[in-house]
Amino acid sequence: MSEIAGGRFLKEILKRERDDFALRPRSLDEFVGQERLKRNLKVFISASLLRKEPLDHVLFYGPPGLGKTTLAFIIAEELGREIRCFSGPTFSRAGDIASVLTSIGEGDVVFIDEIHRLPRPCEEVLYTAMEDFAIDVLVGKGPGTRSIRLSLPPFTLVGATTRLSLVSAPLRNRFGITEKLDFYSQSELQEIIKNTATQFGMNLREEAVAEIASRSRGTPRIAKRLLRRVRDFADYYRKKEIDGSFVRKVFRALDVDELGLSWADRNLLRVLKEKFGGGPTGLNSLATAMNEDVLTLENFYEPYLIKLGFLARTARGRVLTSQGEQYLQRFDQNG
Ligand SMILES: Nc1ncnc2c1ncn2[C@@H]1O[C@H](COP(=O)(O)OP(=O)(O)OP(=O)(O)O)[C@@H](O)[C@H]1O
Repeated sequence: MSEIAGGRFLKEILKRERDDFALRPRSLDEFVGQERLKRNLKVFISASLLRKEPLDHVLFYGPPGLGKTTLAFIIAEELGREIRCFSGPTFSRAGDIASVLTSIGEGDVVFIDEIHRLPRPCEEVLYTAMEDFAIDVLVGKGPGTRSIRLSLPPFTLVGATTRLSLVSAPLRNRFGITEKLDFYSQSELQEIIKNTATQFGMNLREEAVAEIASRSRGTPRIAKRLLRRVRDFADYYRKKEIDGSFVRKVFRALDVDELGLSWADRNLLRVLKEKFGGGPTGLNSLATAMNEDVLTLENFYEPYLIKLGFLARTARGRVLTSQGEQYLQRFDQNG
């Protein structure tokens, strides 16, 4: 079991996306969008501080890159507590969870990303830990085995998942606060892009900001990634003021169209159309035909194609919608 916390978390993030950590919003006021969720969180956090009680356990769900991890850090910051970060699959034995929970400070935040991938024995330890701030430990062997109850410091568990349906009901029911993160609007993405561009010291015209936002698939992580690529091109071409036409050229080079779709998205729609007659077809067959990993399809490509109305998830499988078909035709006609 490995932990991604504090300094190590920082290094991990810096390795993946340089300077990203420093650019994360640090408070609810700095966090753009998700207004209803933020309003509620402010109330819950203030109430817990007033009562000097730990914040109830929080479960965030929604597609990747919308800010679940960022919010977990913000919660710890607003509570003035430490945060320890893990990912579901990094736990393997019940003892792993027990050793984490017995080493935290009072009121601390424990963040578990991909909580739907937590092995069942680990999940079961969480039940009493979340409900009673205690864990039952078996001592002795054979007929003499008995269970003793260990008290834990009160803590807040923040769980995050891209697949709420895979979180078991007993675990889900133990979260007092469950919040969905939605895709961001064009104007929210513009605000995030402008803030990040300022931090990068980039001079972006309004039209350029809008062009990047419309290709960001409703997702801040993608907005920031696209902005970094625009910065690369701007630095390479010594472009001081970045306008809409420069950004459009960058996206042509990156093969990202006006909706933020790339070759891989179109390939999914095409395979569905040409190999499966538009569907319905199962996700596994689709992934095999595309030579792609099921989780990538499900977590990365599908949610936005579904949001655009190009793909539908039905009980019998994935279906190409008429809007999806029209999009492919339009794309082929316009080159
Ligand atoms: N509302 C926001 N305002 C500004 N930046 C944001 C916002 N939401 C997310 N980001 C940025 O987007 C990136 C991805 O966010 P984060 O890692 O919190 O997403 P996530 O939902 O936890 O993703 P995953 O499910 O893949 O772990 C980070 O760089 C974060 O700073």
